[in-house]
Amino acid sequence: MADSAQAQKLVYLVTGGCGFLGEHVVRMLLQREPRLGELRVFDLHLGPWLEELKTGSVRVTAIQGDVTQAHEVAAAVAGAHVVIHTAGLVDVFGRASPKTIHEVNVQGTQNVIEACVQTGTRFLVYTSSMEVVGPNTKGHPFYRGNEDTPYEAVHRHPYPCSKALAEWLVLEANGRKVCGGLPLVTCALRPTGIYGEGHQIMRDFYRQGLRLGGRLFRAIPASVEHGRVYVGNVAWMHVLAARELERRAALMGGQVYFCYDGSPYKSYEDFNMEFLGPCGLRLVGARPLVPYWLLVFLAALNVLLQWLLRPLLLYAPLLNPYTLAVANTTFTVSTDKAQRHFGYEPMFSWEDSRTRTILWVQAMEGSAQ
Ligand SMILES: NC(=O)C1=CN([C@@H]2O[C@H](COP(=O)(O)OP(=O)(O)OC[C@H]3O[C@@H](n4cnc5c(N)ncnc54)[C@H](O)[C@@H]3O)[C@@H](O)[C@H]2O)C=CC1
Ligand SMILES: CC(C)[C@@H](O)CC[C@@H](C)[C@H]1CC[C@H]2[C@@H]3[C@H](O)CC4=CC(=O)CC[C@]4(C)[C@H]3CC[C@]12C
Repeated sequence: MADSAQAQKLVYLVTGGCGFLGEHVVRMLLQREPRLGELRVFDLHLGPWLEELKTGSVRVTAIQGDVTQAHEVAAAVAGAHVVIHTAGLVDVFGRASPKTIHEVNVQGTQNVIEACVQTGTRFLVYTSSMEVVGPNTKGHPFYRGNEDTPYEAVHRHPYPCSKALAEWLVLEANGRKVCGGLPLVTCALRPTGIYGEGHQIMRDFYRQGLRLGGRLFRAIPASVEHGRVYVGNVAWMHVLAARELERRAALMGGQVYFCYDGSPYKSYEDFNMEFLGPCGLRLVGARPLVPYWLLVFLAALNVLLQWLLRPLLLYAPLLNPYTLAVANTTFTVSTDKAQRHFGYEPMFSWEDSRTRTILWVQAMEGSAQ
């Protein structure tokens, strides 16, 4: 790639560029990547907001496509210097079949890798997930662990299984010769629970609270910590990793990095209340209001209802056996590997991340009235 910001303008491709994280990556690249000449945004569903980006000096190319279709991926990748692959089916609520989750997350990633090899694109940053590690099916806590912490990564759910396999494919591809004879350089970033403007699950919690008269009812003990990271910092880490991947190929190639920032360690529900509280919601109960066995029963009932109703409608509530187990298992990270390897420092402080997220919920509140 370029040896100076002015020497050569680069072509970036962001898959899933219209998603929650993808949109922030697209906007961060336009704001913070001086070498950018063309930005290709590849997604199954293109957002109307893309049009507003086409007025700047960088050429923004919207590509409606499906990562499960190898020829569509190859056409989008051809000529790109860097691929940031965020596209994925983020489903732990039973909306999509295990087959579809695998096709998108695994086969789709394989298609991206093969397209890089066939067309000569040398740098690939993959959006992996904390779920590649855990929580595992045994409910073992992962307490402020890092990329080297020993942990039995055992999964049964289609989503974590697909992310783990896709990550493995990306890391295995590091060093493969691409068209032109030079090596492919890959790395994988593992966000914990991402929050911020555009987070659909936060939106779901907020609307659930409005329906319940401004109240949410605690289901998870406050002592169960769950790692969270602000979407703007995750986007920044992607941009920085993509920029440094050439210069630090020997160090970064084939590596995984947890995404982290200064967001506090709290339970999933208490963390959400950092944003929903200032928007008028209240979390009822200093401890779970119902016994765990009743939550397990209700989660199982939701699975039965989802199965019975499927011919009529998609019933996909937040509570199911998987989400209950994950929420009830401590999983937090404490690491500086990204800082040590490519100089990452969070761009947004916790206070700034919190304010931005609150303002987003409040704007949504306006739309909810
Ligand atoms: N949301 C979170 O808390 C976390 C997300 N991640 C990962 O970050 C990435 C982005 O996740 P989110 O932004 O939360 O999800 P999202 O659902 O908002 O965005 C995913 C994007 O991928 C696109 N997409 C889905 N299937 C596609 C296909 N077949 N072809 C082309 N595009 C397709 C969707 O249209 C969407 O725009 C995913 O890979 C996910 O596994 C990792 C850790 C945490
Ligand atoms: C209903 C209650 C039990 C409630 O507390 C359930 C919360 C539950 C919906 C979330 C708790 C933990 C979340 C997951 C976690 O942040 C890790 C993730 C990583 C990803 O790559 C995708 C999203 C997710 C699986 C995330 C999904 C929502 C939770 C299970």
